[in-house]
Amino acid sequence: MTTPFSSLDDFVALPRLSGLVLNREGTRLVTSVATLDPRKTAYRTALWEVDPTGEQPARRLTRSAAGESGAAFLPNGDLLFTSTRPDPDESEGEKRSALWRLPAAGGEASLLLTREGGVGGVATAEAADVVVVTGDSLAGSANEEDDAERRKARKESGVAAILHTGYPVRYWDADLGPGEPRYFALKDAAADGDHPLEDLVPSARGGLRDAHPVLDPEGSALFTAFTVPEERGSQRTVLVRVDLATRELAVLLDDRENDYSPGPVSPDGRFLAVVRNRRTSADLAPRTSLLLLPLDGGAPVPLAEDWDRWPAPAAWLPDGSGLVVTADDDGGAPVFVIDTATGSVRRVTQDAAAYSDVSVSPDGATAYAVRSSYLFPAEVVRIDLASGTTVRLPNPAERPEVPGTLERVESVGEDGQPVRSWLVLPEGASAASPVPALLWIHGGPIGSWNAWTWRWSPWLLAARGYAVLLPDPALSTGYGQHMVDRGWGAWGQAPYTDLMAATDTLVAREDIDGARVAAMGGSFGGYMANWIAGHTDRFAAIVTHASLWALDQFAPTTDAAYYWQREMTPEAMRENSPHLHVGEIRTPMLVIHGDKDYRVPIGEGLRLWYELLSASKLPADDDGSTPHRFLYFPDENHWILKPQHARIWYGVVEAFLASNVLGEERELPPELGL
Ligand SMILES: CSCC[C@H](NC=O)C(=O)N[C@@H](C)C(=O)N[C@@H](CO)C(=O)O
Repeated sequence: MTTPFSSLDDFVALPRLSGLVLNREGTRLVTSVATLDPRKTAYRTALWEVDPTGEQPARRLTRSAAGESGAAFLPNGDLLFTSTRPDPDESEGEKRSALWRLPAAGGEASLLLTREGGVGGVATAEAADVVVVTGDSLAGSANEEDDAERRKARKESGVAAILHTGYPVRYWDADLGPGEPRYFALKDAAADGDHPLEDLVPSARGGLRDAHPVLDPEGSALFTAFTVPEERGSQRTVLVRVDLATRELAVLLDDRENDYSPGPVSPDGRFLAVVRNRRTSADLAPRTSLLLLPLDGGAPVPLAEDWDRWPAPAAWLPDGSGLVVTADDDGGAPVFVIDTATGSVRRVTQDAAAYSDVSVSPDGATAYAVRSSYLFPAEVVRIDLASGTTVRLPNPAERPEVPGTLERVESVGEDGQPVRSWLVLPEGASAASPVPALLWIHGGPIGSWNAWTWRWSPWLLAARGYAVLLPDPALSTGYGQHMVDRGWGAWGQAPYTDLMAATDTLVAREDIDGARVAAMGGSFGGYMANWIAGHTDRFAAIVTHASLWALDQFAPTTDAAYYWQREMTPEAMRENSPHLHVGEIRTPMLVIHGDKDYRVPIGEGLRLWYELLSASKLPADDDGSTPHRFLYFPDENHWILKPQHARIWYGVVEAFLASNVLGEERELPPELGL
């Protein structure tokens, strides 16, 4: 069967949907869809409207070479979005992200706000014409004019240097400073004319990095996480309220045992749902829980404290009786409703899919969400909140047909712990015709293989005849707290033995050829692939992407050193570091790393590569030849984002697997120039 997964060109061209917003009346849904640009070297995002009734086909709302994102409705139904599209009133000008408004009554989108530091995102109030935009300002800027002048001077001087006094200095793939995120109030967004900005937290100093403002329904206050520096390069995240009239900033929750971030405000404005993340240490694994914070000054009250899951709050029921949340659960991430009076939890959606971007209709009967699973990519659905019945709405794109089947597999860890996996089986796998297989290890490590990803698509490998096992070992979510505790600070133990138990179950199957199995992982999954390389010879090949190699080197050089230093003592780092076992490696490895990866810095990949060639059981020969390979991306980061590089990634992985697992030679992508 030919599917889009048979061809890498067809695969990268599949449309990718994300995000969903609902207007106040519950009559309009807007999502964004990324598609290839004409040169096929970038994705371009457009906004699409999806009919909540399911009667009309989805229709495209925006169209520009620059693309659009960050949709938010105003109470009057106008749609705000961000775009770097050109200002129609200016013939020239720099490409920077600006705020646009598409009127509910129809007509062209108009430019609402442009600023030197760009517009990052936009938040709107439910019932008032109040808008808060996020954007970058230089740390020393006193106001917007000053910021524009300083930026110009910096640009003209050609100086890119950044002087730091604190930590962190990098984040994912971005150099931090001298710009810092700010929140600006924008008055009368629904009206024409100028929209002067008011800097709401002028003294933010990097505290708003990676935070998202949440507005109360009346637009009188915003709530946000605020990062506070601590001694020794550490930090904590406190919960703050900013009064939009007075700009007064009040710290609502702050202690050294937890980080806090805001969920939605109750419809009557009396309570804020709060996510509390327990601060970790070598002995204490992370734990996520919910609080209801009375906004009249009362003490926070735990919500659903006994529920052994990590909820992500999405929306309130309109009468305030329930909080709609999603939570990783048993290989999916269903929608649940928590009764706010009793804390009792009711599961709403019943399928094995992962839900996000949930919003609730004004009558409280229906929810809308984005859903995906390993069978289908993200799509917009309507959920009946009483029955859980879920209907796929007419979406911007059809589901792509997948070349095989998906099964759930259970194995048993060394201590009797059940370990769940998804197994993707290619067409034709049978006892008479057993297929080669791949063990895929997820990153995090706190996470679960429960949603579609474009980065790691098992169907591309299924289309080439491989089965792909997607296990959730110790440290995975969806089982409850004990599964995270089981692997905390001891990555080489239960996470490893759980993966081996899952592999045992895999190779015991009659439809799997146990002699032709490889292991692959990215990030923490790459760490695990490296650990596997030094501890077993059972795999025919190993692919390790953006992987942690030497923990004593990784922990202080990653962009969030404080996080990893909390989990691992120096002894734990020694006990669990793959690089100390390089001398045991006798499996061909494909190392993949992007130079702009600040989460797992390139030093990990460079050191792994040199140590494989110099110190593994398969070192480079005296003519320099080696069974190992290093696929290096000079201009990619922790992810491989450019479509042409995703094609190279899969193409090289496939050729390496074919050579080492199947004993067949494949042509490498010609663009490699070899
Ligand atoms: C603030 S640092 C830790 C964040 C996160 N860990 C969560 O458990 C993380 O970034 N881990 C990376 C090393 C990693 O494994 N990333 C995964 C998942 O994001 C990946 O696939 O890239």
